[in-house]
Amino acid sequence: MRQLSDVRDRLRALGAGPSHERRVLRLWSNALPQDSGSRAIEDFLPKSLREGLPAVEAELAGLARLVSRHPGEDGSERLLVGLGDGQTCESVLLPRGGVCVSSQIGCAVGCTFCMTGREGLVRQIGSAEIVAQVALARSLRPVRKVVFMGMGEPAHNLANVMDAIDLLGTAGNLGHKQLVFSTVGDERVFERLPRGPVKPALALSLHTTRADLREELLPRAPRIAPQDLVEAGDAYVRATGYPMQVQWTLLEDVNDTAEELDGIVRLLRGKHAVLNMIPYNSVPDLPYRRPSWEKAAAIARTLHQRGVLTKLRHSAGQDVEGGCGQLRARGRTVPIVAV
Ligand SMILES: C[S@@+](CC[C@H](N)C(=O)[O-])C[C@H]1O[C@@H](n2cnc3c(N)ncnc32)[C@H](O)[C@@H]1O
Ligand code: SF4
Repeated sequence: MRQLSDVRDRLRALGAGPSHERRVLRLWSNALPQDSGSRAIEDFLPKSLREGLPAVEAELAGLARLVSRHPGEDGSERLLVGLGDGQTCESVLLPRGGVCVSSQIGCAVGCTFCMTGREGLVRQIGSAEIVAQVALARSLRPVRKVVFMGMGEPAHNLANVMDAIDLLGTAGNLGHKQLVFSTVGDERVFERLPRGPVKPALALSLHTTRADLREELLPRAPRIAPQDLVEAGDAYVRATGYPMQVQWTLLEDVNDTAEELDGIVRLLRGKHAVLNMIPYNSVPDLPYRRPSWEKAAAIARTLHQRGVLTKLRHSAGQDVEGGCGQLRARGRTVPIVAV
């Protein structure tokens, strides 16, 4: 029962009509007990559904189980999550009510600075498994924002991610811009996002303005020129009205050069965009370095002065050795393929 369509089929087989289905999904995705609400459950549900619901609930609870919790000093908390088939993924409870969820086990893009990318793609995470990560987070803390910045590339699991987004944005008590789709950029994303009933905010993982360097850093990302990616993102932003977040993992002497800063100004000045600079979070055995906080802050200030709204951010839970995919890698028995 990894997909929301499986959950809906199960409920329909138990006699649930559309309103019962909506109610069950709403209560589950908000981590509320199925017998909560103003009316007693006996008044509301058909007998077959009432009797079958505990088994469905048990299956829903088994979609994403808490394996371990890793609190960070910054108020974030990394969760290692066990899925029904024994696979694990990571979710992160962020300070101020956000949760970062995973969309794939592993990732085929293979970014050279990312732990998840080293594993290749293991499997897609189902739409129900994505919502289950949010429900699990909500059983631990209130959640007001969901970002798809955990393991995996949402563009490579587009149908499942959009099904989950549609549910969370309708039944899950989340505004559209509180759902953040983070991607390396893909034509399918720019076609699909504007067509959905729920239009999430867009985070574009750009990392460089140089096409040649992008091919090196993101070896299996679609070959779309950085300028064209920004234009495509900007068209979506004009349709939604909320800003594009441009993600920039800051790698010392790689993408923090004067040439890159000029490129950023050329591409982003005047755009409805926020540049999120996130100093590289160290991954074992990789050659990259994180610039000092002072250097990163100076870069952010310079960009700001040159007309690019720039935010310098910590990646959540750095102190728990929890860069994306590292908790899973720690618990894995198979060796990590060396880059
Ligand atoms: C893990 S990815 C998942 C979403 C999507 N695949 C993407 O790349 O946008 C989310 C963000 O984490 C960043 N990231 C990956 N490895 C990192 C590292 N070692 N240090 C800091 N940020 C990292 C990526 O650059 C990306 O912006
Ligand atoms: S940064 Fe995103 S796209 Fe790149 S390997 Fe990691 S998860 Fe995949």
